[in-house]
Amino acid sequence: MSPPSRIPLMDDAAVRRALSRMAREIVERNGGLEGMVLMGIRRRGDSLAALLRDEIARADGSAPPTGALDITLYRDDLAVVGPRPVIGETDLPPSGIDGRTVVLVDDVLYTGRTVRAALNELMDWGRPDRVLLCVLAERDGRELPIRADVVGRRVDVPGDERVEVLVPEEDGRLGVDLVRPEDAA
Ligand SMILES: O=P(O)(O)OC[C@H]1O[C@H](OP(=O)(O)OP(=O)(O)O)[C@H](O)[C@@H]1O
Ligand SMILES: O=c1cc[nH]c(=O)[nH]1
Repeated sequence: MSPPSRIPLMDDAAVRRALSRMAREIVERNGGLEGMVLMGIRRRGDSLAALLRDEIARADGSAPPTGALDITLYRDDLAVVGPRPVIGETDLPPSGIDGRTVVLVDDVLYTGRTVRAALNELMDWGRPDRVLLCVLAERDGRELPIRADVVGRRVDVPGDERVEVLVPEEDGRLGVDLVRPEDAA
């Protein structure tokens, strides 16, 4: 049996180019920075939210408030995750989210279940005026009526393959790989 194969889809430079375009699109959709809050979904969405914040600050002169959501307790498969799920922290920016445009940031959009969980958690924290969904990689396979507003790259992959976004904090580098399951032959 051969090990899973890993095919690079985006390197560091390609991800940074995509993030730069996404940052411009986010600001455009919000009509500027007013009232904008970035919330990244742990793990990896928070790292991407920080990179988007830096990119917006570089291009527009100030950084939007940025926070991180840990959605573990809102997962619909919590019962099967195991008896001791690792629960991280949710950090809201001091501005809170009431009346804001929350830009929800994640690495991959697949079934939409993570985003559903994040939306439920967000609504428990406050009442945003609007939520925009921003993902670096979007693939088919939605199981819920959820769509992304800002997308870095669309990837068409078979159901048994995984799109893996890599970030320096978790993986030591920035990139997007396609991971094929091990070959049973
Ligand atoms: O649209 P979905 O089907 O929910 O898939 C997308 C999610 O899958 C991955 O998270 P994962 O649950 O693997 O956990 P992680 O964030 O800790 O890597 C990824 O980080 C997305 O958040
Ligand atoms: O391809 C996928 C599907 C779900 N989550 C990921 O990170 N990648």
